[in-house]
Amino acid sequence: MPHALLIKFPGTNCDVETSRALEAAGFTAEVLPVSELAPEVLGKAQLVVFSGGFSYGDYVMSGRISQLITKHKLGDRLKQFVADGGYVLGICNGFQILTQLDLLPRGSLIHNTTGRFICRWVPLKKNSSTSPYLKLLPDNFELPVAHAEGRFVGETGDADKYVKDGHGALLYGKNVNGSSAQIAGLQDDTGRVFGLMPHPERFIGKDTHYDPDWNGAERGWGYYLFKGVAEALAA
Ligand SMILES: NC(=O)CC[C@H](N)C(=O)O
Repeated sequence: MPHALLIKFPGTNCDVETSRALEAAGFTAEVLPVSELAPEVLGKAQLVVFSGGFSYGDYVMSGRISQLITKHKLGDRLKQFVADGGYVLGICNGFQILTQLDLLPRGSLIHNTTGRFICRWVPLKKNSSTSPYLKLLPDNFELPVAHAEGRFVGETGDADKYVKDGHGALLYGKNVNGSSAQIAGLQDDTGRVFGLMPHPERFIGKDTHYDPDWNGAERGWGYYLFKGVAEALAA
C-alpha cells in the first residue's frame, strides 16, 4: 500500500476527512504534527499532503506561516522528494501553502473578488489529460469549495498561458471567486504536484452530495481524485 503523509499545522482542520479519503482510496495515511516534521520523515512516504484549514489562523496571508515553517524545516528536500518521483497534493489551504513553496507554476491565491468567504458547490472542468489526480474523473464534475482567499492570480498573461499549456489542470465552470482564467487547480511539469481550491475529501461517498438523489457515479467525485494517485503509484 502506498503511504501518505499529511502535515498538520495548528489550525489545519480537514486532516481527519482527508486521511479517511486517502484510506478509502488505498493509502495508509499518517497525520504528522508540524512539530515532528523533519527531512527523514519524507523517506517513508510516496505522497505528501497539505490539507485544508486555517493554519496559523490565516494570519499574514493564508498559508504564509505554514510555508515559512515548512521551508525552514525541510529546505529543498520537498523539491528533491518530487524529483525522486514523490507526489505532493495541496487542498485549499494546502494549495495556498504549495504555491508559496515554489512547487507549482508561479501565482498567488488572494481574497475572493466578493471579499467574502465562499462555501458552496461549484462545477469544474478538467483541463489535463495527463494528470494522475484527474485521470479517473470525467471532463465535467462538481466539488464543494470553502475559502476566503481562493482567487488565483498570475503575472500578466500567466494564467491564460497555464490554461493553454495544461498547468491549469482544473478550471471553474462558474467563476465564483474571480480567479484569472477560471483556474481552480494547478499542476507542475511532472504532474505529480497538484494543488486545488475545491475539497475532494468532502465528496467521497454519494451521500455527501447536495442532491440526495445524485447518481452520477459509483462514488463521490472526490474519491476518484485520490484513487487516481493510488493507481499511478501502484503502476
Ligand atoms: N478550507 C480552507 O482550507 C480555507 C483556506 C483558507 N483558510 C481560506 O479561507 O482561504
